[in-house]
Amino acid sequence: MPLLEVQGVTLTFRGLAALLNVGFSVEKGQVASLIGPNGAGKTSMLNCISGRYHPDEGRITLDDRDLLSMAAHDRVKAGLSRTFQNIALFKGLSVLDNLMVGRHVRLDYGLLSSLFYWGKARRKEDLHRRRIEEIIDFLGLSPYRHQVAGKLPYGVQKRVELGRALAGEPELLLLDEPMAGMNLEETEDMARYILDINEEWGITILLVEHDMGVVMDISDHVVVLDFGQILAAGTPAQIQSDPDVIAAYLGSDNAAFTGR
Ligand SMILES: Nc1ncnc2c1ncn2[C@@H]1O[C@H](COP(=O)(O)OP(=O)(O)OP(=O)(O)O)[C@@H](O)[C@H]1O
Repeated sequence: MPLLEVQGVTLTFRGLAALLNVGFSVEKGQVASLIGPNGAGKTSMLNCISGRYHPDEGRITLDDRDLLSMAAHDRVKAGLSRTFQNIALFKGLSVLDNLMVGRHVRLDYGLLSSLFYWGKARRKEDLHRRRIEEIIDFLGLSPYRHQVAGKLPYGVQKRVELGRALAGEPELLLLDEPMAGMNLEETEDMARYILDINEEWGITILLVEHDMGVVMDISDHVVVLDFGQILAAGTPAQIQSDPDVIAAYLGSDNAAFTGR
């Protein structure tokens, strides 16, 4: 059974279809990528999954649970985290506080229960802090932990955002253009982090990314959108040799499909 299943999703803006009868799935444990030309509907698809947009039609399930009937914050509790194309951090808060905010969705005890079950609440708090420390170590954020997030270099902010998403302990992590605006070294670091998150932390990943080298290198499964519709889906090798994809997405520029 797939972890994420998207079936027949249609999303229109003032009568124009941004997504038309889109269906695809992501298996548990995969790194999957959603690619396509500008305006193909990739971010709209992520927005439908995370709850920012509500499709006119279709069904989206996470581990067989119906996401479309849940509010966005309940989807986070159900195991979904995401990052954004334009970094979404609390710019005036420290790195540590940004990660704690990401963790907050897991603080599932209220004030009353904290009073009555202080020991239990404190044990949970310890657990949360340990998890945050693991994320800080893993992403090399120790030197920045008390610094204000908005003043950090761009590549570090991207890592903090990734940390905030990880702090929610997702089953499925949605990444919207994680490499955008990065230089080669930062891109390679980010690709490594994504693979480690997948392999060591066991988190399934769906990313939207324009850097074809990275996509073909790190993905188990690639889904291609074009004009709001699915053009192809398969392994990187299948996608790289798909004539429809080459024609529609890349034109004659086949070089862009070559991995690093
Ligand atoms: N909030 C909105 N209101 C109106 N139209 C929208 C909205 N969001 C997206 N669209 C339209 O939906 C279509 C798909 O946009 P989307 O941003 O999902 O594409 P994309 O594949 O992510 O593009 P890019 O690679 O440039 O980020 C576009 O025609 C866009 O103008």
